[in-house]
This record gives sequence, structure tokens and C-alpha cells, in this order.
Amino acid sequence: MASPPDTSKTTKLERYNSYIRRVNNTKLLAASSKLLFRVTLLVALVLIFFFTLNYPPLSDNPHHIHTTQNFLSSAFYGGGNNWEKKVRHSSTPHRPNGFSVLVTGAAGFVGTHCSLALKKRGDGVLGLDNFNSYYDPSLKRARQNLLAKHQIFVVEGDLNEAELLSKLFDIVPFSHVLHLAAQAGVRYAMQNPQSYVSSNVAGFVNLLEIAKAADPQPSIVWASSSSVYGLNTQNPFSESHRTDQPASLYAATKKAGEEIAHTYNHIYGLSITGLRFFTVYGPWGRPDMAYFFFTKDILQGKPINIYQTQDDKEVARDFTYIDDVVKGCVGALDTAQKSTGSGGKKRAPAQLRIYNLGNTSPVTVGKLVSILESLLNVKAKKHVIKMPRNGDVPYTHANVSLAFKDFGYKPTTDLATGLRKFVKWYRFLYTTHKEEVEGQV
Ligand SMILES: O=C(O)[C@H]1O[C@H](OP(=O)(O)OP(=O)(O)OC[C@H]2O[C@@H](n3ccc(=O)[nH]c3=O)[C@H](O)[C@@H]2O)[C@H](O)[C@@H](O)[C@H]1O
Repeated sequence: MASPPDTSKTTKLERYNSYIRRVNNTKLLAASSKLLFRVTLLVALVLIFFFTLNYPPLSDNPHHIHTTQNFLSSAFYGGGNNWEKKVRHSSTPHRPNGFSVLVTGAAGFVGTHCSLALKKRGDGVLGLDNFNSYYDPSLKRARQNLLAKHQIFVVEGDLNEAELLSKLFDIVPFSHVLHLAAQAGVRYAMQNPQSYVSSNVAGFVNLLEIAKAADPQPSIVWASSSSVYGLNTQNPFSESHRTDQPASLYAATKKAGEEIAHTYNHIYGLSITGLRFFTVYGPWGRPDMAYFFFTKDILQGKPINIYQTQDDKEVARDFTYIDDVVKGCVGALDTAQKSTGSGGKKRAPAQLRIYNLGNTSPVTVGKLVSILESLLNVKAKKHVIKMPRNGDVPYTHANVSLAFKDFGYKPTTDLATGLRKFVKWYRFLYTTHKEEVEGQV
């Protein structure tokens, strides 16, 4: 007969094991509490660091542009079926052979108008914008709401967030990128030079790096600037004229962008088209631009400065109405050839273009003010002063025959007509007729 199991031994062993388990559990508990405490401390420190980084607010520190959202957005973009669904839905075309376009700077002035125009004709449009505080972010939010009403989703993030951009290209095989995100403004470059380098140079390179590695590679259309003509004295400005004498850092970074575009076209076969915009204005415009803040100041009875050249000549600009510029952007997208590379390798030479998008008839700033006076029915308090030496050029004047030849670009809006539309929008915006404002675009 088999002897019964030695229960006394088993019981001792079990008791011992259970003792060891209890000791281990206690140690584990102590260790995990310590770990939890450290992790919590670390998270708290990281949060304090980021929130401290974004203070003081812009009004206290004009050299800092807020992009708090960037950190927050990059923490969230990694996941979420809902987020991916919105990205896919927004960028899916709704016409045969429609484009799938990533519009950077979509909550900006030109970005909003172009996004709406593309969506309207059935292209898929996904926006990207960092909603920085260079000018009133609530205007950007209003534009974002307008885009949302038209089923355009704007991803909140910065051009320099490589992981975010890669993720977007992983989700969507974009056929085109309309790259309008930039640090704009000629005179602000003296206050915050680094923001120009960060957006217009580093951000552009980051975007091109992602685009060259994408499969398929998208065709790229991007915003350069009339300011690249700098000290050029040949008139009207043609694409073949000198652009190696920029008068501002803004202009220099846009010119750098044109050279960078050449490099990525040459090495990787990216199809790239640069558009030199000439002082674009209109509804939903930028409050940092003269026509916009002149309107505000005239209505508030505040004085405005009208610049003159050092030799007392009037300053003039080839002011270009937004609808004309949108037509130019769409024309450039429609005629952009496919990129020729894949997997980061060039297969054949690719298209590289540059065009002026101007109005072809410069108007003096004095004339701009007198048009505003009659539209607003208020006399401006004018201070005529010498143009500060801050990067401004005395005049701009576009020759657009190249854009006309290649995609039928033909501006049709004179300054008085365009300003009338702007003033109508401006009055609505500031008298809370939001619905009507949104109906205008
Ligand atoms: O074509 C471009 O590539 C650029 O266009 C725009 O720059 P600019 O042509 O300088 O426009 P904007 O500031 O509206 O000044 C208009 C006129 O008012 C004069 N001006 C300005 C301010 C002032 O207080 N007084 C004044 O006379 C001033 O001397 C100028 O003659 C965009 O902002 C820029 O981002 C870029 O896109």
C-alpha cells in the first residue's frame, strides 16, 4: 500500500512559499509605489517645463510665437481611429481623377481660400496648421470652423514635426502638397528672425524630406514671394530677373526656399512649383498687413503711417486679390507633372517651375488709403513718414506672362473692387454677422 503523502512537509513548504510570496509582494508593492511616484514626478516636471516654455504671453514677449498646441497635438496624433478616419475622409477626392491634397497653412489666409476652392470642385483636402500666435489665433480658428463646415479637417501640428508628417503620408497617398505654411511679414523679421528660419527653411526642408521618401511622391506647389526681387530695378519683375539681393530676412528665407526646391528636384525627382505672391489681400485676410490694420485704425480714429522712400517718392505695391491668386494656385496644381522618384530615389528628371502671381498694376499706398477712406466714409489721420529701414522695398510690379502662358493666369480684380469686398467682410466680421461672413467665401 502506498504510504500517504507527508502532509507536514508539504504544509511547511507551502507556508514557506507563501511567506516568500508575501515578502516579494511587499517588496514589489514598495518598488511599484516608488516607480509610480517617480513617474508622476517626471510627468509633473515635463508639464511644468512645457507650460513654462510657453509663457509669458505674446503681449509680454513679442519675440515668442505660441505653438503650445504643437506639443499637445504631437502627443495625440499617434493614435485614435477617429483621428485617422477624419484624416482619410477629408483627403478622399469626390470626383473622377480628383487630387488628394495636403494643404499646409490651411487655417491661414491663402490656405483657407485654396482649400475651399479645391474641395468645392471635388478634390480631397487635408489641412495642416500650427495655429501659432503671430496674429490673432481666433481668426485662424474662425477659418478652421469655416473649413470644418465644408468637411475639411485641419490637423493641428507644425511643419517641423517629422513624425506627424510621416504619419499623414502613411495614412494618405497624397497626389499633391500645396505648401502655404510660412512665417509671413516683411518687417516682423527684424523682431523675430528665428521664426523665419524655423518655418521657411527648416520646416520646408522637413516637408521635402518626408515628401521625397513618400511612395508615391507628391507634386509640390508652394508659396514663394515677390520680395525675392529685393533690390532688382528692372521693371516689371520677370522670373528671369535677379533675385540675389534680398532686402529682408523674410525675402532671404523665401529665396533660400527656391534654392532648396532646386536641390530636392535635382536629387530626388520631386516635381516642384514655386509661386511668387504679390501682396495678396481680401476677405479673411491677415491682420498684420497694411490694408487690414489701416481699415481698423481708420475706423477707430487712430493715425496711420504712410511710408515714402528716402528720396520722398511714393511707395507702391502690385496688390493682388485673393480670388485671382486662388485661380493661380489651382492652375499650378492642375499643370503640375508627377514627381519621378520613388523610395527616395530619382528615376528621371522632374518638373521645376517658378511663377509670378501678381496683379500687373501697382498702386501707391496713398491711393490705397484714399480708396479705404471712401469705402469706410471716414477721413484717415495720415502721417506721411520715411520708410523705416526694415526690409521694405519701394515698389513691386509683376509680369505674369509666364503664368498666363502655362496655365492661363489672368488677374481680373482691381484694387477698388477687391477692397470693397474686403471692407464688406470686415464690417460683417466685427458686427458679428458670422453666418453671412461664412456665406461669402
Ligand atoms: O508680396 C509679398 O511677398 C509680401 O506681401 C506682403 O508684404 P508687403 O507688400 O510689405 O505688404 P504690407 O505689409 O501690407 O505693406 C503694404 C504696403 O504698405 C506700406 N506700409 C506698411 C505699413 C505701414 O504702417 N505703412 C505703410 O505705408 C508698405 O511699405 C507696403 O508698401 C506680405 O505681408 C508678405 O508676407 C509677403 O507675402
